[in-house]
Amino acid sequence: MGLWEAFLNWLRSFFFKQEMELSLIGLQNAGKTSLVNVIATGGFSEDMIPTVGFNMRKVTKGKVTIKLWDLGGQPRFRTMWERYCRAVSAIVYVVDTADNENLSVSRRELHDLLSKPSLSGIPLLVLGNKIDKQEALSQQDLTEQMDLKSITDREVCCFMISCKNSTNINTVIDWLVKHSKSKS
Ligand SMILES: Nc1nc2c(ncn2[C@@H]2O[C@H](COP(=O)(O)OP(=O)(O)OP(=O)(O)O)[C@@H](O)[C@H]2O)c(=O)[nH]1
Ligand SMILES: [Mg+2]
Repeated sequence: MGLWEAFLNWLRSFFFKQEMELSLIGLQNAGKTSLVNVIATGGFSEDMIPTVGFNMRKVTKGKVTIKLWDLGGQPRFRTMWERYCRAVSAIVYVVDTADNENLSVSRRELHDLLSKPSLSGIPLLVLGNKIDKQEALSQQDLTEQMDLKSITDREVCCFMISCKNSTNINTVIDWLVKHSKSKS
């Protein structure tokens, strides 16, 4: 990029908003809708209704408008995950770190999804949620159990969060905003 072009881009950034599209994936009860709420309004509720199909929410953070596809995690909705991931800047995969029983299902679903040729190269952000719970896994255990090291065909990042206590939510937003630029 030439100096003049860089200058124009810099100038443009004051006038135009950046947009990005994201999909939130993960098993039912992982905390996807809770994450949308906490990013959008900062609110958290124990009393959530499972997502039927999907919801779309637009959230603006600074100059970046993020279009979030919040998908249902129950088995009957998982076949549509791929369709909603095709055009996104990043896939956000949410895991309940306190739900040991379903971890292997979560791992299998993640690797199944990433094996789809239509999704090759799309950056992946894995979020270990519910770290406020005593039985929550450590980041190292989550990385191992989800077999994240075996994913080598794309950028992979993993953060540990709590929607309940708003832990690391700003780190997540920073990562997302940073990745909004890579799409254009
Ligand atoms: N303790 C704790 N509970 C959480 C946290 N995040 C979400 N929950 C709870 O987990 C339950 C499920 O949250 P949802 O956000 O509805 O989960 P989901 O992934 O959207 O589920 P589906 O829409 O069915 O796919 C709710 O009771 C939330 O209150 C967290 O960080 N800590
Ligand atoms: Mg939901």
